[in-house]
Amino acid sequence: MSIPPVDDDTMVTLLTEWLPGQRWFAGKGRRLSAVRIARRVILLDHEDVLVEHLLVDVEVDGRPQRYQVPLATAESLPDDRRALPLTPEGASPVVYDGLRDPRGTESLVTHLAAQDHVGGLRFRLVEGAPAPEPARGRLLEGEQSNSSLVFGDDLMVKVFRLVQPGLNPDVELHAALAGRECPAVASLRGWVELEDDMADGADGADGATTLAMAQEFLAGAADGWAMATASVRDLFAEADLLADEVGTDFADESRRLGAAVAQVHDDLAAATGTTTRDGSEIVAGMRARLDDAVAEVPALDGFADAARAVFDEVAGSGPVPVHRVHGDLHLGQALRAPDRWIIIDFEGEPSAPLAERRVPDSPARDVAGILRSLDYAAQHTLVGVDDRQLRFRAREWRDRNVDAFCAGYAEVSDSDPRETGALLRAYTLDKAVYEVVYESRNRPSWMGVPLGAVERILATD
Ligand SMILES: Nc1ncnc2c1ncn2[C@@H]1O[C@H](COP(=O)(O)OP(=O)(O)O)[C@@H](O)[C@H]1O
Ligand SMILES: O=P(O)(O)O[C@H]1O[C@H](CO)[C@@H](O[C@H]2O[C@H](CO)[C@@H](O)[C@H](O)[C@H]2O)[C@H](O)[C@H]1O
Repeated sequence: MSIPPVDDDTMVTLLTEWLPGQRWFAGKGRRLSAVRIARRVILLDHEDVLVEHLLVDVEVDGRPQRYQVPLATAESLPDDRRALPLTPEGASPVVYDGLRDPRGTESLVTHLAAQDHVGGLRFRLVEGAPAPEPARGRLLEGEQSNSSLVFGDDLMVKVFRLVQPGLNPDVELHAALAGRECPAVASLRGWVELEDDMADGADGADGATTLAMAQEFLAGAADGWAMATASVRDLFAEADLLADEVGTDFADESRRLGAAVAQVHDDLAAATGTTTRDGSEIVAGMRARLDDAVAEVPALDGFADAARAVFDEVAGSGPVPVHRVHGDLHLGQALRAPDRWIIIDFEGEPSAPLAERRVPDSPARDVAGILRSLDYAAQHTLVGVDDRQLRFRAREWRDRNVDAFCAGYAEVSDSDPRETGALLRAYTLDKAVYEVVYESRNRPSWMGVPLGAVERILATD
């Protein structure tokens, strides 16, 4: 071994300082304690760099979390100026983010191509998937809960940061959709898992815990949020034009996106099976979320009774058809590749327990997610702007695109979201309530967007 590993105690001290500053750290602003290295395995022992794979257990406000942290140790930092060192300036050796080291990233695809077993880590390729060529990975920048690396032109490896025991729904559902040859997702190439470490077997395939997912990378794809907001900006810039007269009118894309989401739903239903859940069981979660939200955000107080009445309507409506769905769909989770829309990130809400994320739900949850996102795209630039004409135009853009999305959905599915009345209304309200809390914590100046939606949904009686 050329570079000796830093001892566990020192590493824990370094991690305690470093973890809270990482973009993917899910406990921002909260108290981190009880940092402990749960596993530590050497991925690459090169003459001038040691790449290790660590699973690190922590407590955030007393609640346990486990993070996946590949780290590199070397005499000096690599060229990447964002190497994110854990060690202080001038230290030797230096410890830094292993996903910023070219040899570290290359070791991931080398192990994948060979389907290696390394100290309990199993690298697996989907049957028939091309073995990746050795290559250095490029980290995607931007707001993400995980860390995604792109290799060459068409491979992406997403390293899950917050790790829960069992099979991750992203891999599970991409695999299920691959079995249906669903065109509206990127194809799954492989995954990395930890052999029966901490799963009880109930959740994951043979008790393994998913650590990473390899999938087709669609170079040049634009995300739906960027496209939709560009369209709204253009509309606002053309005072004399209607939404359908602006060059970047988004309605055709909304229609295609609706068709893609319906395709994903049909394939998920066929691949994972359909069942029913009683309306009262479905709204139990919505009611609980509302109670928590009202306790946290006083602005919701005046809406609580009317919101409960919307949920009551679904509670009394009997069985609701359900199947596995995306669970956290918004325009940022839809990518427009040159020839089609694809839906990404089937992980569900990362902070929810895996078992909860894998419960079958109504496809109305995903439809509501996109409808809310179209409203956001139209309204978010008008926060604090007192311009009646722009507000009118924003609503016009939203309604036109909501209609187009639903029409596209109905072209593929045998149900039209516009005909699902009380159920879609409850899911949309539930999402808007969730967003009020999300914005109050993360972007308080945007809170008016979902709050306005809550008011509007409740006013349509
Ligand atoms: N298959 C893909 N092809 C091209 N880009 C992708 C693909 N999947 C994800 N991306 C890009 O990577 C970003 C992060 O992916 P995502 O799955 O949402 O990760 P996270 O779980 O970290 O939020 C997306 O916003 C998108 O820009
Ligand atoms: O991190 P995730 O992608 O799982 O989702 C969280 O962050 C989203 C913001 O990035 C947030 O989405 C809300 O804002 C979007 C615009 O930035 C908008 O398109 C969505 O409709 C709206 O819900 C999401 O709620 C949150 O869970």
